[in-house]
Amino acid sequence: VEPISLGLALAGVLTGYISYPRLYCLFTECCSQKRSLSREALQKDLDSKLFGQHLAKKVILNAVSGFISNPKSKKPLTLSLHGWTGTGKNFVSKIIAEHIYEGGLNSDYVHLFVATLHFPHAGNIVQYKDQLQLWIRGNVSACARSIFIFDEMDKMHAGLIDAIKPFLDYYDLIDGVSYQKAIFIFLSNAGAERITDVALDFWRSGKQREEIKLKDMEQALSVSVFNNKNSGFWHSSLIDRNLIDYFVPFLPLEYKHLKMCIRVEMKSRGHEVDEDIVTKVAEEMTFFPKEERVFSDKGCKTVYTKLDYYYDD
Ligand SMILES: Nc1ncnc2c1ncn2[C@@H]1O[C@H](COP(=O)(O)OP(=O)(O)OP(=O)(O)O)[C@@H](O)[C@H]1O
Repeated sequence: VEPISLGLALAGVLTGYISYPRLYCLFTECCSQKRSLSREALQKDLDSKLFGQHLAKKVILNAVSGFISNPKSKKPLTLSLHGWTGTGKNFVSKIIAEHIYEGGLNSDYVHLFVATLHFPHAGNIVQYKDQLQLWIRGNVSACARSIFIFDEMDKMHAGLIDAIKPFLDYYDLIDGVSYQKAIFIFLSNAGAERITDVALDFWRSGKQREEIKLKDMEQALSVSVFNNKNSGFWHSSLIDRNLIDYFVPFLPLEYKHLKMCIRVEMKSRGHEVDEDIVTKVAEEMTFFPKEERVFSDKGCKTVYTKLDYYYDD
């Protein structure tokens, strides 16, 4: 084949390749890969995998699927997930990421910041602010549907998070970049006491936890997080200016939820569910308050290591 025809053929293939993004995306990860997130699939996943969190399930399902299917979002989606340790905040973030990008948390378009790892020194806050703004601007320029997850918000220096305020606001463009398709998820333990108080009141009055309504939590949560010096949001303009779309409460987990987590883990390790072991592992966990022993101290977090004791592999 003569070089000119070969060149033309190659150019044809390449332009064809580029003008067929779907074909291209078969071979490599693409920004906004799953253009139409399936609400049904997300619901199914949340229903089958996330235990004891009826409020979080509902809010997240509606917020995420509504946002993704809205072509005219006026601001990025901002979710603030709050609750006791080991109750599923990171777990849900992973599920959300997986429903938007096949690679989930490993996707190039999903960015996880951990306060103690990425912003450890209070003295460097000015530098962190600049870096954070540059990082977010760069990534959103490359892919509008970028996801940013901030873990350990309660350990983040108060004030740092205000650096991203302009990106979360109702602007069409900032320096030529639109942030309206991005998703910001903040995770923290701040407000967990407040959530626990409400859950405990319901338990003590003999009501089902599923009867707890979002309105029983949301307002109290945003105020307590705003006023909590250790929340990372302390007097933050994000709350002040109503830039957080949803405060999502994660309820403390009970004995029966721990058992559900243990069964899942057994199955994922390829074992038959052995109810004796499930009970033994669940009973090794510690519960609070001391007298009533209703909620797991560590949620589902350490059940997996406890399970290792019963299996050699
Ligand atoms: N509500 C839940 N339903 C099912 N599994 C759960 C739930 N909560 C926690 N788990 C399991 O426990 C593991 C640890 O939970 P996760 O990391 O999501 O907790 P967290 O709320 O983010 O805790 P922390 O505040 O300490 O970061 C998860 O990977 C998941 O396997």
